[in-house]
Amino acid sequence: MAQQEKKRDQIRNKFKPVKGDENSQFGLFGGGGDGNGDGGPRIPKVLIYMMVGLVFVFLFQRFFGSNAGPEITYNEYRKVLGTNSVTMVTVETFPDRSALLIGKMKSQSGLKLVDGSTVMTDNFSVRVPDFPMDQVDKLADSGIEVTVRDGTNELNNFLILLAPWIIFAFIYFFIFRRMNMQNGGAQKNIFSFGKSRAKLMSDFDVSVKFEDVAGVDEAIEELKETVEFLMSPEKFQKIGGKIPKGVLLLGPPGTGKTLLAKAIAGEAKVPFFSISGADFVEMFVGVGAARVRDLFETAKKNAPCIVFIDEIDAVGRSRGAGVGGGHDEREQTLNQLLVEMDGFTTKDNVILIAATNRPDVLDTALLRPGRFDRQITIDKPDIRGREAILKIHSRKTPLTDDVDLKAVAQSTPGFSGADLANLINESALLASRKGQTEINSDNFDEARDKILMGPERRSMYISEEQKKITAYHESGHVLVAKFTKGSDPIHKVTIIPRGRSLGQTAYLPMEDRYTHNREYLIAMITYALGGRVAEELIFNEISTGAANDIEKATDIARKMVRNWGMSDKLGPINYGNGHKEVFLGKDYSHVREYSEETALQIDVEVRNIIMECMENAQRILSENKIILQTLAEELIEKEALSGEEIDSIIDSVATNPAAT
Ligand SMILES: Nc1ncnc2c1ncn2[C@@H]1O[C@H](COP(=O)(O)OP(=O)(O)OP(=O)(O)O)[C@@H](O)[C@H]1O
Ligand SMILES: [Zn+2]
Repeated sequence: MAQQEKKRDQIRNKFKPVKGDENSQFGLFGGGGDGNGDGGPRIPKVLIYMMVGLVFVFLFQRFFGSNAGPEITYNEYRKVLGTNSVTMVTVETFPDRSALLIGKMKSQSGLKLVDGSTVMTDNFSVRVPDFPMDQVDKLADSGIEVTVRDGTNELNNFLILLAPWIIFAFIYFFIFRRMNMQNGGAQKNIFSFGKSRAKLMSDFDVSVKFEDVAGVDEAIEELKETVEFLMSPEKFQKIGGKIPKGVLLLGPPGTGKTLLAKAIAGEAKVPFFSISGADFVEMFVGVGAARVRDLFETAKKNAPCIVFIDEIDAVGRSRGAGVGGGHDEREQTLNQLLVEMDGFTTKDNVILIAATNRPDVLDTALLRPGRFDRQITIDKPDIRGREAILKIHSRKTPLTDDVDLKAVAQSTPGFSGADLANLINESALLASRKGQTEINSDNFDEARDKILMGPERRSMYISEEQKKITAYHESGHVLVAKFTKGSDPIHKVTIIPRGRSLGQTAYLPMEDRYTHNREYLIAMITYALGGRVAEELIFNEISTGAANDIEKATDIARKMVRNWGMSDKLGPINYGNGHKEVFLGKDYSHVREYSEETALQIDVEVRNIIMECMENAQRILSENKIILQTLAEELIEKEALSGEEIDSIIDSVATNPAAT
């Protein structure tokens, strides 16, 4: 057990993305220096200066500016009034009955102060603590133009003018602080967010070798050249060999793209920088582009090395594809990436590896020669690949003798490398929970069911009635599949709620299928409808539990008619789906290019297929109603039946129908 704990820790550690401390922060390797360096954008700093400046201008104007003039005493004010040189007075009143009087005089009259001196000015201001409002009339009577306004309003206006700036400053500080914390927290300077967040993997991480990646032999073969180049670049430069600067790994999630990139670094014994495309795309303009610049600069300084950009589709989506044109930031980042890629040569000894599972959305510019011109597709592993991956991941895990990894590989079609690693992990967890010291084949079965069908939810309350309906529904699927030619074998059927469904029938393809023939597809539609047909037959009622089944059946039928040319009436024509589809820069879109009449025909053909399958399911179930009942009752009692148990129930009823 202790050993398994250790193994799991090993798994965890091995694939921990970063050996996260501030030493692994990219910036330490000389990226952009401090915050004033060329790594960070300057715009925000300018904004701050602008803000501070504006505040000062306002304050200055308000209190010392030409409007208000020098502040004088009340006595001096009365004297000035007596000289008849005042032409205008603005009275700003405040709630405490005080007022600020701002006076304007005939141009450049001297203003006599109490101390005897004279100031040459054309305006002045006076504060009056308790201002009698009848003064206003008196001033007006003496021929002075008087304006009265609410002083607090003036102050408010001023604050309102300032408010957006204050809010902006708040957001700015708040968000950037937080961004930097996520950044690793090591940076004290808040202006340094232009740094790329790429992490330098330690030696421990790049101990991954090609032998740790299984089932992708062709890809490894292609990448060996890259490794050689990184190890002895002089050799390639001398003969002028063409080495790609960029390699794009294409494939579904969890197929080992990251692992493969690490293995190249591990084989060539060079540093491995990794960054996710999503890290480039920030909400602030200029940050992404600065990060790209920083990343390339650091990579060049650490050459030879590997730069790995995961999820490149986050930045590399085709330009102009965004809705409403709000993607300037991403486009800027992408442009910067293209510029940098063009700028570095094979002499820089940096290999750029990018991964994506959405090649269809990538901008064609990324795939042009001199950029990611080598593309390697990594598929989900076939049965031999799965066995090899299982072997790798169980290297340090003790297994009992009854475990046959070949059989496990056979029973996991469609699993990715990550799924298989997870399977070993889950099995080890189950084994240790049960106090075993080795993983046995039951652990594998249980773990696989959990991964395939979601964890059991035994605590969920299910009424007897619901349980009965579910049992018949699932038995309907099972029986129809059993009696339809071309169906997949059944692995297991359960009425234990898992995930969001109440019951499940798990089918198990014998081999990996890459194409499907008509018979197989018709069988799939037929047994998908089996659940609903059984409910109808036994309870004379239909529940919404079959919604998923119907959706699946319709989807297959529609594709058969519209895309796969499997309808005699409509012929082998791809009628398209009306979706836009770009794959590897090529446009495969099939615009819906058919008449209303054809649309009608398609609908009729789809319905014909579905109805024919449904009639078949109805025939099978009504002819075998006794088997259906026996199976459902067994299922209610046991809650789960394996493929073999199903077979023996069917056999016993078929050979001795009277007994039931
Ligand atoms: N071919 C393989 N051989 C051995 N292990 C594998 C393989 N593929 C995947 N794994 C296991 O799955 C884990 C996840 O794989 P990885 O992160 O490399 O997948 P990915 O293709 O980069 O996925 P994503 O597209 O989600 O980033 C690996 O760390 C490894 O444990
Ligand atoms: Zn169903």
